[in-house]
Amino acid sequence: MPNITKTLGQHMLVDARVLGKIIDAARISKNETVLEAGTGRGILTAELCKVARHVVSYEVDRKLYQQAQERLQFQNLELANADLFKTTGLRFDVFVSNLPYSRSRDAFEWLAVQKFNRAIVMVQEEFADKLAARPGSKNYRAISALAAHCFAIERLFSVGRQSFQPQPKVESVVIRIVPTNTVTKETIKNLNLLFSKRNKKASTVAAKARVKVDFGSKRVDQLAPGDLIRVAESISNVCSI
Ligand SMILES: C[S@@+](CC[C@H](N)C(=O)[O-])C[C@H]1O[C@@H](n2cnc3c(N)ncnc32)[C@H](O)[C@@H]1O
Repeated sequence: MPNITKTLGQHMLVDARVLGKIIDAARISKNETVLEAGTGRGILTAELCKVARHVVSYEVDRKLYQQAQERLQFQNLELANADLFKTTGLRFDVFVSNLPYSRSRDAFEWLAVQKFNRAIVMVQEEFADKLAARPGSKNYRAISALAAHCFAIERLFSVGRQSFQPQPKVESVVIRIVPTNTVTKETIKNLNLLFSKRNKKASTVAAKARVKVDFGSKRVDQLAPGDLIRVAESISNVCSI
């Protein structure tokens, strides 16, 4: 495949069986608007157009966007050439994406501030493990706490590297996301800042940000998602941590 940009996660889906499973899992109805991140060569976009009322698909790569404009002829399709995760003000019911893996965290932080009904997303297996990580475990990150607070996540099925062209070095998994809470960008920023002190005593880190809480001897990375979000929401001056 010509002109593949690895930093943009351009591993295109070429497996019709996996494509069918994603479309089935999304259960899109004719009155729903679907937002797709990463049009790529349009394999998923075309199928989405057949089942949805309206499809909006973002592609950051100008060449892929132009090719998609020529190839994809659907009345209900709107293509955009922009970085989706820097875009605001979109309205959609369902988010579907074979995510560019280098932007997975951005994608989840972006989804955490959106209003939508559900998402079907392909992510790298290691990233799915981080999303599901529990407090105190090695994999527990700011994104784990954010995901636990904002989404109910269900692992649907695994996808082998042979389902892509070119093949990635990692295995993938398709997950279903149902939003449970939204947060502000400020809270996400504060949460990331708290986690930059993951090995420090949580009460001390919070006190430095003028948030008075008592978590005993627990470290930041031992706090439950709800506690972390509560502290992150209470911080007004991030520079003080
Ligand atoms: C893993 S590929 C998936 C392409 C196609 N949907 C498929 O399933 O084969 C990810 C696509 O996302 C695009 N992309 C990367 N970052 C993006 C961003 N911030 N906004 C929109 N598209 C992006 C890449 O250029 C690439 O085409």
